[in-house]
Amino acid sequence: MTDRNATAAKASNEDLRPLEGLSRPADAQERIAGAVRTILEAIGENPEREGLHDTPQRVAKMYLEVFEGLYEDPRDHLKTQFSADQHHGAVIVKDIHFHSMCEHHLLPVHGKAHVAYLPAGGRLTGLSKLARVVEGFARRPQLQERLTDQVAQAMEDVLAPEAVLVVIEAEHMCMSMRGVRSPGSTTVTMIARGTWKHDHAARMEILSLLRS
Ligand SMILES: Nc1nc2c(ncn2[C@@H]2O[C@H](COP(=O)(O)OP(=O)(O)OP(=O)(O)O)[C@@H](O)[C@H]2O)c(=O)[nH]1
Ligand SMILES: [Zn+2]
Repeated sequence: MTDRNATAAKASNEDLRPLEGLSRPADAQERIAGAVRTILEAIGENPEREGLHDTPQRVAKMYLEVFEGLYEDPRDHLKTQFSADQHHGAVIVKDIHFHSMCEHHLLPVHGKAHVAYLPAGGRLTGLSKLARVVEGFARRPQLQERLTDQVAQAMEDVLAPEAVLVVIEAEHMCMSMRGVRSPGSTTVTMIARGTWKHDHAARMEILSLLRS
């Protein structure tokens, strides 16, 4: 294995880390603010000038807000459950708008998630909880593929549905405003678990409902 492959394998093992959150360092805000001050100095700016004076603290608060999903276990939201024995069909919540941060460049990723599941034993969760799960995992340094997997895994772990499908469409600012500078391109990721993984017809039916 080359060094580069070894690094890639290590990174992908880390990607399998548990879904539960981390604990937030007590001095997080001060440390981020200090780092932002260093960046401003490094680009030749004067962090003491009037317009930048409060920027390190503002940016620190902003980072703690956009990464607040690191400090929760989004699966907890799915513990709100109801039973509806008479409902045997799919439940689909589409167009869940989210913002995330790409872990390679720490630039925003924004888009829509669609979450569908086939309840097992009439076990349902609250509709808003699906959006809360997306939000919880999105508010971390992320890869779109991992975000997609984590939402599906959370559904399987807590709700144990017969099937689950997660589709995410997003625009990555790291592709729009820098690097390849390709604004408007959208990345679509999809994961199907349970019976929809192999039942092509059922999966196509759900996907066509997502498009309608
Ligand atoms: N698969 C995947 N790639 C992502 C995601 N977010 C950003 N990337 C990509 O991560 C890659 C990092 O590539 P590198 O060559 O290490 O970094 P870079 O020189 O900044 O790459 P460029 O963006 O091509 O300029 C880029 O191709 C990004 O488009 C994501 O959610 N999933
Ligand atoms: Zn990126």
